[in-house]
Parts: sequence; C-alpha cells; structure tokens
Amino acid sequence: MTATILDGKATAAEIKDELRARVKALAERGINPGLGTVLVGEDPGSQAYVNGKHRDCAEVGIASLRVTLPADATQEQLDAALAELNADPACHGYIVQLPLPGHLDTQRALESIDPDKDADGLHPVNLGRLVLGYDGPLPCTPRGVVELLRRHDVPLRGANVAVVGRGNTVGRPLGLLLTRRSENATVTLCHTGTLDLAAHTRAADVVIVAAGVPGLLTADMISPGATVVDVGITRVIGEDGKGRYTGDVDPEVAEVAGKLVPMPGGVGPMTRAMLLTNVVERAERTA
Ligand SMILES: Nc1nc(=O)c2c([nH]1)NC[C@@H]1CN(c3ccc(C(=O)N[C@@H](CCC(=O)O)C(=O)O)cc3)C=[N+]21
Repeated sequence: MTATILDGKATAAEIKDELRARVKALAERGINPGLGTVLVGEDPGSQAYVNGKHRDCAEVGIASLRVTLPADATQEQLDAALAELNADPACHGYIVQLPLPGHLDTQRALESIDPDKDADGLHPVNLGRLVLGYDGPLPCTPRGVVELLRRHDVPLRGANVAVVGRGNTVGRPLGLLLTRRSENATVTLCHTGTLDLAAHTRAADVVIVAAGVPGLLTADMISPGATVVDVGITRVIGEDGKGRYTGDVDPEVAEVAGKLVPMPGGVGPMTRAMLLTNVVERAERTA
C-alpha cells in the first residue's frame, strides 16, 4: 500500500482563489487589505520566505508593505518600525520574520505587535484567546494543518491524534486548536520527555510531527492506514554537499500510512494561505 498524498500546494491554490474573490468584494467597498512584513538582516532563507509572502499577496490582490532593517538594527529601531505599522491604517496585519538576529529581544518584539494586527496569531494575547476559546487570529501553521485535513475529509471528531512537538508556533497551539469543541479530537501531545513515543504514535489515527528532527517518525511507529502530517523543516547538507530542506517523516512511512501530508508541498503552502486568510478576515471585520 502506498499512501494517498494530500497536496497542500493545490489546496492552498484553491484557498487563494477564494481569497481573491473576497479581496475583490472588499475593493468594491473601498477596502484594500494590506499585509506588512518586517525583516531584520539578510539571511537568505528568511529573505526567500518573505519574498514568497509578497508573491502570495500579489496573487490575491492584497497590498504588501515591506519593512527591511539592517542586521545591526537596534531594539529601538525595531520598536519604531512596529509602532509605525501599528498606526498605519493601510496595514491590516503584519508579521515579524523569525528568527531575529541574536542581539534583539524576540519576546519584546512579538509583544509590541498590536494583537489585532497579529497576522501570525502568535502574540501572547492571541494565544491566550485560543486557550480561552475567544475569537482572534489563529496561528497559521496549526490552522493550515486543520484546514488541509478538513478539506480532504480526514475525520478529527473523536479521532486519536498524536502531536509530536510542543513548540510555541506549531505543536502547543495545534493541541489547543484540535481540542476545541468544533474539532473535538483527543490529543496526545508528545515531546522530548515522552517515554515511549512509538506507543503513542501507534495508537493514533492521525500523527502530526512538528519536532524539527529529520526522519524522527519511521514506518514501524504508525498503525497501517493512519494519516501522517509532516510539519518538520530542517536545513541539512546532502551527500552532494548542497543544502536542502528535509521533514520529520521517514520516506518509508508512505508505504504504511493511508494518507500523507508531505514536505515540501504540504503544510508550508497552507501556512502561507492562512497568513493571507488572517489578513483578509481582519479587513472584513474592520469594514
Ligand atoms: N513570523 C514568522 N512567521 C512564519 O510563518 C515563519 C517565520 N516567521 N519564520 C520562518 C518560518 C518558516 N515558514 C515557512 C512557510 C512556508 C514554507 C513553504 O511554503 N515551503 C514550501 C517549499 C519552499 C518553497 O517552495 O518556497 C513547501 O513546504 O512546499 C516554508 C516555511 C514560515 N515561518
């Protein structure tokens, strides 16, 4: 048996088509949604990600506000850039590209974002809203995972879901999202302190791996027919000496799983589509 591939790129393209129509409807009411990005420094990976977000914006008709600061920018310069976006009515939401250079305080930066303009959904106020079940922007990667499974009819209601990884951007908020009444999954949140990881993943209908450990999930660790979602993205140097990105799921998992969300072509494009969705939703609410 070979797993059915759930194509995140194609699903993200569908979502972008839907967003294009919503942006058009907003334009007819005189509202032009805008996404801001703040990039500090010249890391080529971060530049590529930010460029991708601006390309996505252009595709759906969202305005891009691009702020770039030099690698040696001070915390005060960063604060000033965030204050400007907070005050700019053309900016409906924005992100601070992570990681920031080491001399800058990431927590302080994220807390300086107006929670209502938090396109990533990672502000402490918005993570708190998620805990409490209040409305607010949802973290893009967890939301992208749930949306992809929903659009491919993977049942979550009553399902046993193993989430591997408790990071602030994926694992932890994904556990919160999946256990909302609207999803009703039963979640086991596994992490580096988990004693018998394979026992938990084998018992799961859906295994979502967001640990950042290449090849962590192997074929013997899942039950036949399970749905597997690879959220891992780690830069490794291949045998040819070239850098490439690899996921957390061993390729042989595809021989045992029923459905597989691959990396690349899975969660990454969905994350970007959810970023756009957060911005459009905010523009619709302010209308
Ligand atoms: N404030 C902030 N928000 C983020 O959302 C954020 C961040 N910082 N820092 C870095 C990570 C990484 N990230 C990715 C998003 C999409 C792909 C993606 O679309 N990848 C493609 C392959 C690469 C491509 O084709 O460009 C894929 O998986 O198919 C990858 C990585 C968002 N991040």
